Amino acid sequence: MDFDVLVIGAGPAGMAAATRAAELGARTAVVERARLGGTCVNSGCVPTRVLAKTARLYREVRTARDYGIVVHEPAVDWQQLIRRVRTTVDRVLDAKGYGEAMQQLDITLLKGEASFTSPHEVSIDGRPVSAASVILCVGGSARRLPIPGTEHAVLPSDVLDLPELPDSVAIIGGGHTGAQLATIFDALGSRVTLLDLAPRILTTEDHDVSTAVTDGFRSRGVTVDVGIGGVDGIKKHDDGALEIRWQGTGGAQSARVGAVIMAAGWPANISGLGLEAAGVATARGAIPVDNYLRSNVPHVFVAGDANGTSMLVQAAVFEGETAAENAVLGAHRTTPHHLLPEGGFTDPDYAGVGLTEAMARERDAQCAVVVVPYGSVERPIIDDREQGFLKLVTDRHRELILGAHAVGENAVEVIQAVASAMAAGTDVATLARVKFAYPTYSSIIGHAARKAVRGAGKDSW
Ligand SMILES: NC(=O)c1ccc[n+]([C@@H]2O[C@H](COP(=O)([O-])OP(=O)(O)OC[C@H]3O[C@@H](n4cnc5c(N)ncnc54)[C@H](O)[C@@H]3O)[C@@H](O)[C@H]2O)c1
Repeated sequence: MDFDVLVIGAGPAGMAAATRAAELGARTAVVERARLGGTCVNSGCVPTRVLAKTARLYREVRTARDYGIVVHEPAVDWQQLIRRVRTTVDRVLDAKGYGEAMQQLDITLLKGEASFTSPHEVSIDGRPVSAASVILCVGGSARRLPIPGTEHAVLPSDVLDLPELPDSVAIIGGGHTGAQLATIFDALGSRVTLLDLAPRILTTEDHDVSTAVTDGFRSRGVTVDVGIGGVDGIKKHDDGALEIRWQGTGGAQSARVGAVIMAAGWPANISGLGLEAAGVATARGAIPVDNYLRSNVPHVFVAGDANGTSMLVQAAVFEGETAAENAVLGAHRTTPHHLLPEGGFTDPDYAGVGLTEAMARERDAQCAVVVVPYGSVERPIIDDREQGFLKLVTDRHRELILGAHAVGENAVEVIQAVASAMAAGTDVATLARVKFAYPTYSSIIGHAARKAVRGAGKDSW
Protein backbone atom coordinates (compact mmCIF):
# COMPACT_ATOMS: atom_id res chain seq x y z
CA MET A 1 0.00 0.00 0.00
CA ASP A 2 1.21 3.53 -0.80
CA PHE A 3 -0.36 5.01 2.34
CA ASP A 4 -1.84 3.88 5.65
CA VAL A 5 -4.53 6.57 5.44
CA LEU A 6 -5.79 8.38 2.37
CA VAL A 7 -8.04 11.35 3.13
CA ILE A 8 -10.19 12.60 0.27
CA GLY A 9 -11.13 16.26 0.65
CA ALA A 10 -9.19 19.01 2.45
CA GLY A 11 -11.98 20.89 4.24
CA PRO A 12 -12.29 21.08 8.04
CA ALA A 13 -13.04 17.33 8.36
CA GLY A 14 -10.27 16.29 5.96
CA MET A 15 -7.59 18.51 7.48
CA ALA A 16 -8.51 17.35 11.00
CA ALA A 17 -8.46 13.70 9.86
CA ALA A 18 -5.11 14.00 8.08
CA THR A 19 -3.51 15.86 10.97
CA ARG A 20 -4.66 13.31 13.56
CA ALA A 21 -3.70 10.32 11.39
CA ALA A 22 -0.21 11.75 10.82
CA GLU A 23 0.17 12.59 14.53
CA LEU A 24 -0.56 8.94 15.25
CA GLY A 25 2.30 7.95 12.96
CA ALA A 26 0.31 6.85 9.90
CA ARG A 27 1.68 7.44 6.40
CA THR A 28 -0.96 9.92 5.33
CA ALA A 29 -2.01 11.63 2.11
CA VAL A 30 -4.76 14.15 1.35
CA VAL A 31 -6.39 14.50 -2.06
CA GLU A 32 -7.90 17.86 -3.01
CA ARG A 33 -9.20 19.05 -6.38
CA ALA A 34 -9.56 22.73 -5.46
CA ARG A 35 -8.21 25.10 -2.79
CA LEU A 36 -7.41 23.76 0.67
CA GLY A 37 -9.93 24.72 3.35
CA GLY A 38 -13.13 23.41 1.74
CA THR A 39 -16.49 25.15 1.62
CA CYS A 40 -16.23 26.71 5.06
CA VAL A 41 -13.21 28.91 4.42
CA ASN A 42 -13.58 29.50 0.70
CA SER A 43 -17.29 29.98 0.06
CA GLY A 44 -19.23 29.23 3.26
CA CYS A 45 -18.77 30.32 6.85
CA VAL A 46 -15.88 32.74 6.37
CA PRO A 47 -17.39 34.79 3.50
CA THR A 48 -20.79 34.66 5.21
CA ARG A 49 -19.32 35.97 8.44
CA VAL A 50 -17.70 38.90 6.57
CA LEU A 51 -21.07 39.64 4.97
CA ALA A 52 -22.74 39.38 8.38
CA LYS A 53 -20.27 41.91 9.76
CA THR A 54 -21.05 44.17 6.80
CA ALA A 55 -24.75 43.90 7.60
CA ARG A 56 -24.07 44.83 11.25
CA LEU A 57 -21.85 47.75 10.25
CA TYR A 58 -24.52 49.07 7.94
CA ARG A 59 -27.08 48.85 10.73
CA GLU A 60 -24.76 50.61 13.17
CA VAL A 61 -23.95 53.40 10.71
CA ARG A 62 -27.67 53.99 10.25
CA THR A 63 -28.14 54.46 14.00
CA ALA A 64 -24.94 56.48 14.48
CA ARG A 65 -26.91 59.76 14.60
CA ASP A 66 -28.75 58.53 17.72
CA TYR A 67 -25.37 58.62 19.45
CA GLY A 68 -24.43 62.05 18.15
CA ILE A 69 -22.22 60.85 15.31
CA VAL A 70 -22.96 62.73 12.13
CA VAL A 71 -22.82 60.49 9.07
CA HIS A 72 -24.25 60.73 5.61
CA GLU A 73 -26.74 58.18 4.33
CA PRO A 74 -24.61 55.04 3.75
CA ALA A 75 -24.54 53.20 0.44
CA VAL A 76 -23.12 49.81 -0.55
CA ASP A 77 -20.08 49.50 -2.84
CA TRP A 78 -20.69 45.90 -3.91
CA GLN A 79 -17.33 45.46 -5.67
CA GLN A 80 -15.43 46.74 -2.62
CA LEU A 81 -17.44 44.42 -0.39
CA ILE A 82 -16.53 41.45 -2.59
CA ARG A 83 -12.85 42.45 -2.55
CA ARG A 84 -13.04 42.62 1.24
CA VAL A 85 -14.55 39.13 1.44
CA ARG A 86 -11.90 37.65 -0.85
CA THR A 87 -9.04 39.30 1.03
CA THR A 88 -10.39 38.01 4.31
CA VAL A 89 -10.64 34.47 2.93
CA ASP A 90 -6.97 34.70 1.89
CA ARG A 91 -5.98 36.00 5.34
CA VAL A 92 -7.84 33.17 7.07
CA LEU A 93 -6.16 30.62 4.79
CA ASP A 94 -2.75 32.17 5.54
CA ALA A 95 -3.44 32.06 9.26
CA LYS A 96 -4.45 28.42 9.06
CA GLY A 97 -1.06 27.64 7.51
CA TYR A 98 -2.19 24.32 6.04
CA GLY A 99 0.86 23.94 3.82
CA GLU A 100 3.35 24.36 6.67
CA ALA A 101 1.39 22.08 9.02
CA MET A 102 1.26 19.36 6.36
CA GLN A 103 4.98 19.68 5.75
CA GLN A 104 5.78 19.41 9.45
CA LEU A 105 3.66 16.27 9.80
CA ASP A 106 4.91 14.81 6.52
CA ILE A 107 1.42 14.66 5.00
CA THR A 108 1.46 14.21 1.22
CA LEU A 109 -0.82 16.53 -0.75
CA LEU A 110 -2.16 15.00 -3.96
CA LYS A 111 -3.82 17.57 -6.21
CA GLY A 112 -6.62 16.29 -8.40
CA GLU A 113 -9.96 14.52 -8.54
CA ALA A 114 -10.15 11.17 -6.70
CA SER A 115 -12.23 8.21 -7.80
CA PHE A 116 -12.21 4.66 -6.41
CA THR A 117 -11.12 1.93 -8.80
CA SER A 118 -11.32 -0.85 -6.15
CA PRO A 119 -11.93 -0.94 -2.38
CA HIS A 120 -8.30 -0.01 -1.59
CA GLU A 121 -7.35 1.84 -4.78
CA VAL A 122 -8.10 5.34 -5.95
CA SER A 123 -7.30 7.02 -9.22
CA ILE A 124 -6.28 10.68 -8.90
CA ASP A 125 -6.71 12.18 -12.36
CA GLY A 126 -5.55 8.82 -13.73
CA ARG A 127 -2.70 8.27 -11.26
CA PRO A 128 -3.25 5.13 -9.11
CA VAL A 129 -2.80 5.33 -5.31
CA SER A 130 -3.53 2.61 -2.75
CA ALA A 131 -4.28 2.89 0.96
CA ALA A 132 -5.15 0.62 3.87
CA SER A 133 -7.88 3.03 5.03
CA VAL A 134 -9.70 5.80 3.22
CA ILE A 135 -11.43 8.68 5.00
CA LEU A 136 -13.99 10.41 2.79
CA CYS A 137 -14.31 14.09 3.72
CA VAL A 138 -15.80 15.25 0.43
CA GLY A 139 -18.36 17.69 1.84
CA GLY A 140 -21.53 18.69 0.04
CA SER A 141 -22.91 21.23 -2.41
CA ALA A 142 -26.06 23.30 -2.63
CA ARG A 143 -28.91 21.55 -4.38
CA ARG A 144 -30.28 23.01 -7.61
CA LEU A 145 -34.03 22.40 -7.66
CA PRO A 146 -35.35 20.66 -10.78
CA ILE A 147 -37.82 23.41 -11.72
CA PRO A 148 -38.32 25.36 -14.97
CA GLY A 149 -35.87 28.25 -15.14
CA THR A 150 -33.63 26.80 -12.42
CA GLU A 151 -30.58 28.01 -14.38
CA HIS A 152 -31.56 31.62 -13.60
CA ALA A 153 -31.05 31.08 -9.86
CA VAL A 154 -27.71 31.39 -8.08
CA LEU A 155 -26.47 29.02 -5.40
CA PRO A 156 -25.24 30.45 -2.07
CA SER A 157 -21.59 29.90 -3.06
CA ASP A 158 -22.13 32.04 -6.17
CA VAL A 159 -23.67 35.03 -4.42
CA LEU A 160 -20.36 36.86 -4.60
CA ASP A 161 -20.40 36.49 -8.38
CA LEU A 162 -23.54 38.64 -8.67
CA PRO A 163 -22.47 41.66 -10.75
CA GLU A 164 -24.22 44.10 -8.41
CA LEU A 165 -26.30 44.21 -5.27
CA PRO A 166 -29.82 43.20 -6.39
CA ASP A 167 -32.63 45.55 -5.39
CA SER A 168 -34.74 42.51 -4.50
CA VAL A 169 -34.00 38.85 -3.78
CA ALA A 170 -36.08 35.70 -3.42
CA ILE A 171 -34.42 33.03 -1.30
CA ILE A 172 -35.69 29.46 -1.59
CA GLY A 173 -35.03 27.62 1.66
CA GLY A 174 -35.09 29.03 5.19
CA GLY A 175 -32.44 26.80 6.79
CA HIS A 176 -29.27 28.26 8.30
CA THR A 177 -27.99 29.37 4.90
CA GLY A 178 -31.22 30.97 3.70
CA ALA A 179 -31.84 32.78 6.99
CA GLN A 180 -28.33 34.24 7.04
CA LEU A 181 -28.58 35.38 3.44
CA ALA A 182 -31.98 36.94 4.19
CA THR A 183 -30.41 39.05 6.95
CA ILE A 184 -27.48 40.11 4.79
CA PHE A 185 -29.51 41.21 1.77
CA ASP A 186 -32.17 42.85 3.94
CA ALA A 187 -29.55 44.82 5.85
CA LEU A 188 -27.88 45.98 2.64
CA GLY A 189 -31.21 47.33 1.40
CA SER A 190 -32.55 44.60 -0.90
CA ARG A 191 -36.22 43.66 -0.64
CA VAL A 192 -36.21 40.02 0.53
CA THR A 193 -38.72 37.20 0.09
CA LEU A 194 -37.90 34.01 1.99
CA LEU A 195 -39.74 30.82 0.99
CA ASP A 196 -39.81 27.41 2.63
CA LEU A 197 -41.77 24.20 2.23
CA ALA A 198 -41.51 23.55 5.96
CA PRO A 199 -44.04 25.14 8.32
CA ARG A 200 -41.30 27.30 9.88
CA ILE A 201 -37.82 28.52 9.04
CA LEU A 202 -34.82 27.11 10.96
CA THR A 203 -36.65 23.84 11.55
CA THR A 204 -33.80 22.28 13.50
CA GLU A 205 -33.85 25.09 16.08
CA ASP A 206 -36.05 25.40 19.15
CA HIS A 207 -39.56 26.47 18.13
CA ASP A 208 -39.38 29.79 20.01
CA VAL A 209 -36.08 30.55 18.28
CA SER A 210 -37.51 30.14 14.82
CA THR A 211 -40.60 32.18 15.78
CA ALA A 212 -38.44 35.03 17.13
CA VAL A 213 -36.16 35.12 14.08
CA THR A 214 -39.23 35.06 11.79
CA ASP A 215 -40.84 37.90 13.77
CA GLY A 216 -37.58 39.86 13.55
CA PHE A 217 -37.47 39.37 9.77
CA ARG A 218 -41.12 40.36 9.30
CA SER A 219 -40.80 43.43 11.51
CA ARG A 220 -38.14 44.72 9.13
CA GLY A 221 -40.24 44.06 6.05
CA VAL A 222 -38.88 40.69 4.91
CA THR A 223 -41.63 38.54 3.38
CA VAL A 224 -41.48 35.12 5.00
CA ASP A 225 -43.77 32.57 3.35
CA VAL A 226 -43.52 29.17 5.01
CA GLY A 227 -45.48 25.98 4.48
CA ILE A 228 -45.60 26.73 0.76
CA GLY A 229 -46.72 24.08 -1.71
CA GLY A 230 -43.58 24.42 -3.82
CA VAL A 231 -41.79 26.72 -6.23
CA ASP A 232 -43.27 26.39 -9.74
CA GLY A 233 -40.55 28.08 -11.73
CA ILE A 234 -38.39 31.08 -12.54
CA LYS A 235 -38.74 33.16 -15.71
CA LYS A 236 -36.30 35.73 -17.03
CA HIS A 237 -37.82 38.88 -18.54
CA ASP A 238 -36.25 40.88 -21.36
CA ASP A 239 -35.14 43.61 -18.96
CA GLY A 240 -33.16 41.00 -16.97
CA ALA A 241 -35.63 40.88 -14.06
CA LEU A 242 -36.63 37.43 -12.78
CA GLU A 243 -40.14 36.31 -12.00
CA ILE A 244 -40.48 33.56 -9.41
CA ARG A 245 -43.77 31.72 -9.04
CA TRP A 246 -44.73 29.57 -6.06
CA GLN A 247 -47.73 27.97 -4.39
CA GLY A 248 -48.00 30.20 -1.36
CA THR A 249 -50.09 29.83 1.75
CA GLY A 250 -52.60 32.22 0.17
CA GLY A 251 -52.64 30.51 -3.25
CA ALA A 252 -50.49 31.00 -6.35
CA GLN A 253 -47.98 33.82 -5.83
CA SER A 254 -45.31 35.51 -7.88
CA ALA A 255 -42.66 38.17 -7.37
CA ARG A 256 -40.39 40.14 -9.70
CA VAL A 257 -36.89 40.13 -8.26
CA GLY A 258 -33.33 40.94 -9.21
CA ALA A 259 -31.98 37.57 -8.05
CA VAL A 260 -33.17 34.16 -6.86
CA ILE A 261 -30.96 32.21 -4.48
CA MET A 262 -31.46 28.48 -3.93
CA ALA A 263 -30.57 27.38 -0.40
CA ALA A 264 -32.76 24.31 -0.42
CA GLY A 265 -30.48 21.58 0.86
CA TRP A 266 -26.96 20.28 0.86
CA PRO A 267 -26.41 16.75 -0.56
CA ALA A 268 -22.98 15.10 -0.30
CA ASN A 269 -20.45 15.39 -3.14
CA ILE A 270 -20.64 11.73 -4.09
CA SER A 271 -20.96 11.81 -7.85
CA GLY A 272 -17.76 10.87 -9.67
CA LEU A 273 -16.24 9.28 -6.55
CA GLY A 274 -16.59 5.79 -8.01
CA LEU A 275 -18.18 4.53 -4.80
CA GLU A 276 -19.61 1.51 -6.61
CA ALA A 277 -16.05 0.31 -7.37
CA ALA A 278 -15.37 0.24 -3.62
CA GLY A 279 -18.82 -1.17 -2.78
CA VAL A 280 -19.67 1.88 -0.62
CA ALA A 281 -23.41 2.35 -0.20
CA THR A 282 -25.24 5.69 -0.29
CA ALA A 283 -28.67 6.74 0.96
CA ARG A 284 -30.66 9.97 0.55
CA GLY A 285 -27.77 11.94 -0.96
CA ALA A 286 -25.18 10.97 1.68
CA ILE A 287 -22.95 8.07 2.77
CA PRO A 288 -24.41 6.55 5.93
CA VAL A 289 -21.99 5.59 8.72
CA ASP A 290 -22.12 3.59 11.93
CA ASN A 291 -21.26 5.02 15.38
CA TYR A 292 -17.56 4.75 14.50
CA LEU A 293 -17.93 6.71 11.25
CA ARG A 294 -17.44 3.58 9.12
CA SER A 295 -19.38 3.18 5.89
CA ASN A 296 -20.69 -0.28 5.00
CA VAL A 297 -17.10 -0.99 3.86
CA PRO A 298 -15.21 -1.12 7.20
CA HIS A 299 -11.95 0.48 6.03
CA VAL A 300 -13.76 3.40 4.35
CA PHE A 301 -14.67 6.08 6.90
CA VAL A 302 -16.78 9.18 6.27
CA ALA A 303 -16.46 12.45 8.21
CA GLY A 304 -18.10 15.86 7.84
CA ASP A 305 -21.07 16.83 5.66
CA ALA A 306 -20.68 13.75 3.44
CA ASN A 307 -22.14 11.39 6.07
CA GLY A 308 -25.27 13.56 6.35
CA THR A 309 -25.26 13.49 10.16
CA SER A 310 -24.44 17.01 11.28
CA MET A 311 -23.35 19.49 8.65
CA LEU A 312 -21.46 21.84 10.91
CA VAL A 313 -17.77 22.69 10.91
CA GLN A 314 -17.55 22.03 14.63
CA ALA A 315 -18.92 18.53 14.00
CA ALA A 316 -16.70 17.98 10.98
CA VAL A 317 -13.53 18.58 12.98
CA PHE A 318 -14.55 16.15 15.75
CA GLU A 319 -15.57 13.59 13.15
CA GLY A 320 -12.36 13.96 11.15
CA GLU A 321 -10.23 13.40 14.25
CA THR A 322 -12.39 10.48 15.40
CA ALA A 323 -12.38 8.80 11.99
CA ALA A 324 -8.57 9.10 11.87
CA GLU A 325 -8.18 7.57 15.34
CA ASN A 326 -10.54 4.76 14.40
CA ALA A 327 -8.72 4.17 11.10
CA VAL A 328 -5.29 4.05 12.74
CA LEU A 329 -5.98 2.58 16.18
CA GLY A 330 -9.10 0.50 15.58
CA ALA A 331 -12.72 1.58 15.61
CA HIS A 332 -13.60 2.36 19.23
CA ARG A 333 -14.32 6.07 19.39
CA THR A 334 -17.59 7.93 18.89
CA THR A 335 -18.30 11.68 18.73
CA PRO A 336 -20.37 13.56 21.33
CA HIS A 337 -22.78 15.26 18.93
CA HIS A 338 -25.34 16.23 21.57
CA LEU A 339 -22.99 18.89 22.93
CA LEU A 340 -22.44 20.78 19.73
CA PRO A 341 -23.25 24.45 20.07
CA GLU A 342 -24.49 25.95 16.82
CA GLY A 343 -26.10 29.11 15.59
CA GLY A 344 -26.41 31.63 12.83
CA PHE A 345 -25.44 35.22 12.27
CA THR A 346 -28.83 36.58 11.39
CA ASP A 347 -30.15 39.79 12.94
CA PRO A 348 -30.95 39.02 15.67
CA ASP A 349 -28.47 36.14 16.04
CA TYR A 350 -29.73 32.76 17.18
CA ALA A 351 -28.01 29.75 18.71
CA GLY A 352 -28.61 26.54 20.59
CA VAL A 353 -26.98 23.59 22.29
CA GLY A 354 -28.39 20.31 23.57
CA LEU A 355 -32.08 19.41 23.52
CA THR A 356 -34.74 21.80 22.25
CA GLU A 357 -37.76 22.26 24.51
CA ALA A 358 -39.84 19.97 22.27
CA MET A 359 -37.19 17.23 22.35
CA ALA A 360 -36.88 17.47 26.13
CA ARG A 361 -40.66 17.38 26.65
CA GLU A 362 -40.90 14.32 24.46
CA ARG A 363 -38.55 12.56 26.89
CA ASP A 364 -40.15 13.99 30.04
CA ALA A 365 -43.17 16.27 29.87
CA GLN A 366 -42.28 17.56 33.37
CA CYS A 367 -38.90 18.97 32.36
CA ALA A 368 -38.43 22.60 33.45
CA VAL A 369 -38.00 25.56 31.13
CA VAL A 370 -37.05 29.10 32.08
CA VAL A 371 -36.81 32.05 29.75
CA VAL A 372 -35.09 35.37 30.41
CA PRO A 373 -35.83 38.19 27.95
CA TYR A 374 -32.89 40.27 26.73
CA GLY A 375 -34.96 43.33 27.65
CA SER A 376 -34.59 42.52 31.37
CA VAL A 377 -30.78 42.52 31.27
CA GLU A 378 -28.70 45.70 31.45
CA ARG A 379 -26.24 45.19 28.59
CA PRO A 380 -28.84 44.64 25.84
CA ILE A 381 -30.67 47.72 27.15
CA ILE A 382 -27.45 49.78 27.10
CA ASP A 383 -26.71 48.65 23.53
CA ASP A 384 -30.32 49.11 22.40
CA ARG A 385 -30.52 45.43 21.50
CA GLU A 386 -33.40 44.31 23.69
CA GLN A 387 -34.93 41.90 21.21
CA GLY A 388 -34.33 38.28 22.19
CA PHE A 389 -34.19 35.80 25.03
CA LEU A 390 -32.25 32.96 26.60
CA LYS A 391 -34.13 29.75 27.27
CA LEU A 392 -32.70 27.15 29.62
CA VAL A 393 -34.13 23.64 29.51
CA THR A 394 -33.43 21.52 32.60
CA ASP A 395 -34.60 18.21 34.01
CA ARG A 396 -37.72 18.27 36.19
CA HIS A 397 -35.59 18.66 39.36
CA ARG A 398 -33.87 21.74 37.87
CA GLU A 399 -30.46 20.18 38.40
CA LEU A 400 -29.19 19.17 34.97
CA ILE A 401 -28.95 21.50 31.97
CA LEU A 402 -30.47 19.66 29.02
CA GLY A 403 -30.34 22.48 26.48
CA ALA A 404 -30.05 26.20 25.98
CA HIS A 405 -31.40 28.35 23.16
CA ALA A 406 -31.03 32.03 22.50
CA VAL A 407 -32.03 34.75 20.12
CA GLY A 408 -30.45 38.18 20.31
CA GLU A 409 -27.20 40.07 20.00
CA ASN A 410 -24.20 37.78 20.61
CA ALA A 411 -26.52 34.78 21.07
CA VAL A 412 -23.87 32.45 19.67
CA GLU A 413 -21.30 33.57 22.26
CA VAL A 414 -23.89 33.28 25.05
CA ILE A 415 -24.75 29.73 24.04
CA GLN A 416 -21.06 28.87 23.72
CA ALA A 417 -20.64 29.77 27.41
CA VAL A 418 -23.57 27.50 28.38
CA ALA A 419 -22.09 24.73 26.22
CA SER A 420 -18.81 25.02 28.15
CA ALA A 421 -20.75 24.69 31.42
CA MET A 422 -22.60 21.65 30.09
CA ALA A 423 -19.37 20.06 28.85
CA ALA A 424 -17.86 20.54 32.31
CA GLY A 425 -20.90 18.83 33.87
CA THR A 426 -21.94 22.01 35.69
CA ASP A 427 -25.32 21.69 37.41
CA VAL A 428 -27.89 24.48 37.47
CA ALA A 429 -27.24 25.47 41.12
CA THR A 430 -23.49 25.83 40.43
CA LEU A 431 -24.18 27.87 37.30
CA ALA A 432 -26.44 30.13 39.39
CA ARG A 433 -23.46 30.89 41.65
CA VAL A 434 -21.02 31.71 38.81
CA LYS A 435 -20.06 35.38 38.79
CA PHE A 436 -20.52 37.07 35.43
CA ALA A 437 -18.75 40.32 34.57
CA TYR A 438 -21.03 43.36 34.46
CA PRO A 439 -22.51 44.51 32.12
CA THR A 440 -22.19 41.62 29.66
CA TYR A 441 -24.50 39.65 27.41
CA SER A 442 -23.45 36.38 29.03
CA SER A 443 -24.67 37.59 32.43
CA ILE A 444 -28.10 36.52 31.15
CA ILE A 445 -26.94 32.94 31.83
CA GLY A 446 -26.68 33.70 35.56
CA HIS A 447 -30.17 35.25 35.49
CA ALA A 448 -31.58 32.14 33.80
CA ALA A 449 -29.86 29.71 36.16
CA ARG A 450 -31.04 31.64 39.23
CA LYS A 451 -34.54 31.75 37.80
CA ALA A 452 -34.43 27.97 37.33
CA VAL A 453 -33.21 27.43 40.91
CA ARG A 454 -36.01 29.68 42.23
CA GLY A 455 -38.51 27.50 40.40
CA ALA A 456 -39.83 30.21 38.12
CA GLY A 457 -41.37 28.95 34.88
CA LYS A 458 -41.49 29.82 31.22
CA ASP A 459 -44.75 31.72 31.73
CA SER A 460 -42.96 34.45 33.69
CA TRP A 461 -41.00 35.80 30.67
N1 LIG B 1 -24.54 28.90 10.80
C1 LIG B 1 -24.51 27.61 10.58
O1 LIG B 1 -24.31 26.83 11.48
C2 LIG B 1 -24.74 27.07 9.20
C3 LIG B 1 -24.82 27.94 8.12
C4 LIG B 1 -25.07 27.42 6.88
C5 LIG B 1 -25.24 26.05 6.72
N2 LIG B 1 -25.14 25.23 7.78
C6 LIG B 1 -25.36 23.79 7.65
O2 LIG B 1 -25.18 23.39 6.32
C7 LIG B 1 -26.21 22.51 5.91
C8 LIG B 1 -26.94 23.08 4.73
O3 LIG B 1 -27.70 24.22 5.15
P1 LIG B 1 -28.81 24.80 4.23
O4 LIG B 1 -29.49 25.90 4.96
O5 LIG B 1 -28.20 25.12 2.93
O6 LIG B 1 -29.78 23.58 3.97
P2 LIG B 1 -30.86 22.93 4.95
O7 LIG B 1 -31.10 21.58 4.41
O8 LIG B 1 -30.51 23.08 6.37
O9 LIG B 1 -32.16 23.85 4.71
C9 LIG B 1 -32.84 23.83 3.49
C10 LIG B 1 -34.22 24.41 3.67
O10 LIG B 1 -34.82 24.45 2.38
C11 LIG B 1 -36.16 24.03 2.45
N3 LIG B 1 -36.54 23.51 1.14
C12 LIG B 1 -36.13 22.36 0.56
N4 LIG B 1 -36.67 22.24 -0.66
C13 LIG B 1 -37.44 23.34 -0.87
C14 LIG B 1 -38.25 23.79 -1.95
N5 LIG B 1 -38.40 23.07 -3.06
N6 LIG B 1 -38.89 24.96 -1.80
C15 LIG B 1 -38.77 25.69 -0.68
N7 LIG B 1 -38.01 25.31 0.38
C16 LIG B 1 -37.35 24.14 0.28
C17 LIG B 1 -36.16 23.00 3.57
O11 LIG B 1 -37.44 22.87 4.13
C18 LIG B 1 -35.14 23.58 4.55
O12 LIG B 1 -35.74 24.40 5.51
C19 LIG B 1 -27.15 22.33 7.09
O13 LIG B 1 -26.93 21.11 7.71
C20 LIG B 1 -26.81 23.46 7.99
O14 LIG B 1 -26.94 23.10 9.36
C21 LIG B 1 -24.92 25.72 9.02
